[in-house]
Amino acid sequence: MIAKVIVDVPSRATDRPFDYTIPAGLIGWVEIGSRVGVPFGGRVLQGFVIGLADYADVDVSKLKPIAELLDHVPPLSPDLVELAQWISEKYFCALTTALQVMIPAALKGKADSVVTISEEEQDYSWLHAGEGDAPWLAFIRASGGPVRMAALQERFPDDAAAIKQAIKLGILTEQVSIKDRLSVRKVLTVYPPDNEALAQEALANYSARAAKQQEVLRYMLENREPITMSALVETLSTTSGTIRAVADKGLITLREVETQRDPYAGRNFKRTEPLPLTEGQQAVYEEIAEALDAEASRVFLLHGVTGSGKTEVYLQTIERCLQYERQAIVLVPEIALTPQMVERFKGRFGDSVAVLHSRLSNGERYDEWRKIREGRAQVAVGARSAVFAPFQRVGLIIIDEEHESSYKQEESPKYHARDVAVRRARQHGAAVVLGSATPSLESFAAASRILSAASAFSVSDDSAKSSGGAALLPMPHRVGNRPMPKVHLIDMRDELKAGNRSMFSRQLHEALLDRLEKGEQSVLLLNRRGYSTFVMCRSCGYTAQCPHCDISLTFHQKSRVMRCHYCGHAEQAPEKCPTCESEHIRFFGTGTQRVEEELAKLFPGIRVIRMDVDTTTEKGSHEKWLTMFGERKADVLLGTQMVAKGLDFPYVTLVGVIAADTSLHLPDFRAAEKTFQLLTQVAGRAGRHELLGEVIVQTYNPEHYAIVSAQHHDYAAFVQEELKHRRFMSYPPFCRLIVVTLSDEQLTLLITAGDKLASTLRQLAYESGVKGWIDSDGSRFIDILGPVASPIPRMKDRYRFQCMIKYRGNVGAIDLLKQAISMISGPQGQPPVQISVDVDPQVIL
Ligand SMILES: Nc1ncnc2c1ncn2[C@@H]1O[C@H](COP(=O)(O)OP(=O)(O)OP(=O)(O)O)[C@@H](O)[C@H]1O
Ligand SMILES: [Zn+2]
Ligand SMILES: [Zn+2]
Repeated sequence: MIAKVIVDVPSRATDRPFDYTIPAGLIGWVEIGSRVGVPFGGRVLQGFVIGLADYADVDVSKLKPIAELLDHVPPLSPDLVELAQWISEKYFCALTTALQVMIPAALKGKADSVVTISEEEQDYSWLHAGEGDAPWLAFIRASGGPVRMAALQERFPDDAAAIKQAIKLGILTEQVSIKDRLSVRKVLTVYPPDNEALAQEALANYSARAAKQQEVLRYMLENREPITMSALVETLSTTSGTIRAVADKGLITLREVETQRDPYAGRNFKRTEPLPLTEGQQAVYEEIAEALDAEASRVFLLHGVTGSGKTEVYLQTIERCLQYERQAIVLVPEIALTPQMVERFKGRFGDSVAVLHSRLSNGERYDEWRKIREGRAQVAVGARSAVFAPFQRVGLIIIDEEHESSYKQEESPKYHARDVAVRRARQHGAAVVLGSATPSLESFAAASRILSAASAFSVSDDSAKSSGGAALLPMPHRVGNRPMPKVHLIDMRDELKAGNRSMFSRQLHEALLDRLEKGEQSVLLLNRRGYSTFVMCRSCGYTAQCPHCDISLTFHQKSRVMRCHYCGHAEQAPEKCPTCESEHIRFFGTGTQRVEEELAKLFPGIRVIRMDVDTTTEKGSHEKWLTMFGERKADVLLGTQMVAKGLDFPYVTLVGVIAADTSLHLPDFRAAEKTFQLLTQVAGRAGRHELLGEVIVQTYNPEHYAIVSAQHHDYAAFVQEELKHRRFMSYPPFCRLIVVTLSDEQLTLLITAGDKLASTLRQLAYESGVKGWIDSDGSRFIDILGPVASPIPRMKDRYRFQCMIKYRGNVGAIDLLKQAISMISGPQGQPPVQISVDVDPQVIL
């Protein structure tokens, strides 16, 4: 038996399966998806088995055997392995990178080996020039057991040759192991007395001085249940010492017990019953149910206005899916994955919900993952990577707020969860529901067939073949026909003319005052993307820059340290301007701090909760603030993007947007779309229940279509206008993009490589006959732009250039790029400079 193994070295040269024999003892254990340790170039590496074969392409006697099987149950199933292959091709990354992203970090043990002295008694002084043992050998002897190679390497860096020689000569025996960094969590648990009579007797005979111990024993006799040490300590307000003393007498038993870390343990979720659906919800539900009944892999775009009750539709379609004994995956943006959100799913499906998100510790994540794989969970709720939840039979994948750019992973593999979901659904015959009040233009165009099926963008591209594109399911009304909140635009230029220099317009000021008087709540949004704080001198304009990257340093209030969030460089914030010595060096905060100060000044006694990067770094803080606000312990919830998403509080009747335009002028072709989405989302937080809602948007661009259409809750008008711009500028959804970033420390090398890549690409495109608009309807074209300096022209001391490929239709752009890169690479496939590829980029840096 031969196993085809992908080793965990993400380089082009190793990005192919290598053959290994399966030792007799492992045959039958090694499967597709198994994680193994294999000898590779003198080391042992971790790898995944992606195929099994009876014969090898090469001489079997030359093959090495698999060294170790790392898990008895393969962490990946064959369908996930296939999905990884698809990802590596579509997103231009090494297959191992795609495989690794699918397993929890806790499983990523590092290959390591230990050595022992083969014959302890032997005299090995001949190994070196000196007397007795060589220092490294003495070290191994002294340790009296196996010594990690890594430790030897570290301690005796110059003796590598000698140590390796000793292994070759058989003086040292090497054993290879790849250990999981994670051990299952154990909890010290107290067990009730085995011998009751003895315990009763002891209880009666306890001396008065040991009253505390007596209390412990009495408790354990009365409650004949195991209890964790910490719980018992708390219940009896005693100490672990006291409990141990009782155990030492043999009256009760202490045992380490393996536990599942359930981050939501101990929290009671109120069970909810399905609500009778509104007419709008019912119609949508039936469409999706039909696909579930037929096990048809269909894609739906659920376009429901804020407050239209999308969540209830999700819940009831999940229920239907579970009836068929198939599982459901719900993706929500990381930022919206609040306990309130989780509660909605746990409340309906209880313990069969597993939650996966980045705030969990590695161990917690691993436990939730195991819960899914072992079939103890049927519903997975999580951020982006939950799309890889190891379910056997996926029936439904829901992507809430599908327009969110956080569904795209910014590091390799640079996959988009929406596209991966569509692909995975196709493998399983599952339905995909993309939900949003403000669908991305790509998804909307796909679903409403604005573009022909041949047009090239993600959703239609994949589903078109199997199901004829996505289906649009509109829910244009709020539950109970509650009106959409009225949105007022305030032209801040008029405020200035009227002599108001405050950041609050007169209207917003009045409205806030009114809510304070009525005891209603307000949400205030400060629209700032890249919500960083930076340091600037007011006298000379100096700004603190990272010495390694062309980017401003971010100021951290608490530690007064300035940090670069690309390379990690950190330095103390200066007291004086380093260029002009002026003391007028200022820290420009997220702005939320300034708003908070101003609120306190204008409305004495106002209770404000501020939510931004500074106040939500601590684990659980996000939740704490939202709970406080929900309990009406604050009048105003002030924050960045975080306050715009998914919140549902009945007493919020006012939403204020301090500056609507800050995201409008970013150098990003999606700037208008992002602004429209943000305004619509935040406006949707008002008046969702009995009380009517009002929204006040302050802007310097009251005529901009993104702002005007948000004012009128008019998605259609926005889309129409935006599509015009996209078509004119030739941007998605009218084409697809690939951004190729080249980087190097040497500028000249970089320029040469960039020019070479672009010209090679142009030549290849020309030869393949797709340069320019070649079809009469323009359905096929490719255009290569650049090289130009990247928006961040230097990062980590490396200069950066980019080429952009715009293409449409089936032009094999990825293949052309692959070919071009290999043509400019050296004989071993090494590129002249570092090249990174982003397919369907969301953020272009
Ligand atoms: N069928 C129903 N009957 C009564 N109330 C409902 C029904 N469906 C949903 N609701 C309620 O309507 C409110 C809005 O629903 P939900 O939060 O699901 O809206 P949404 O479409 O997800 O909005 P957003 O996009 O703003 O998050 C919630 O308070 C929810 O409990
Ligand atoms: Zn200065
Ligand atoms: Zn930096």
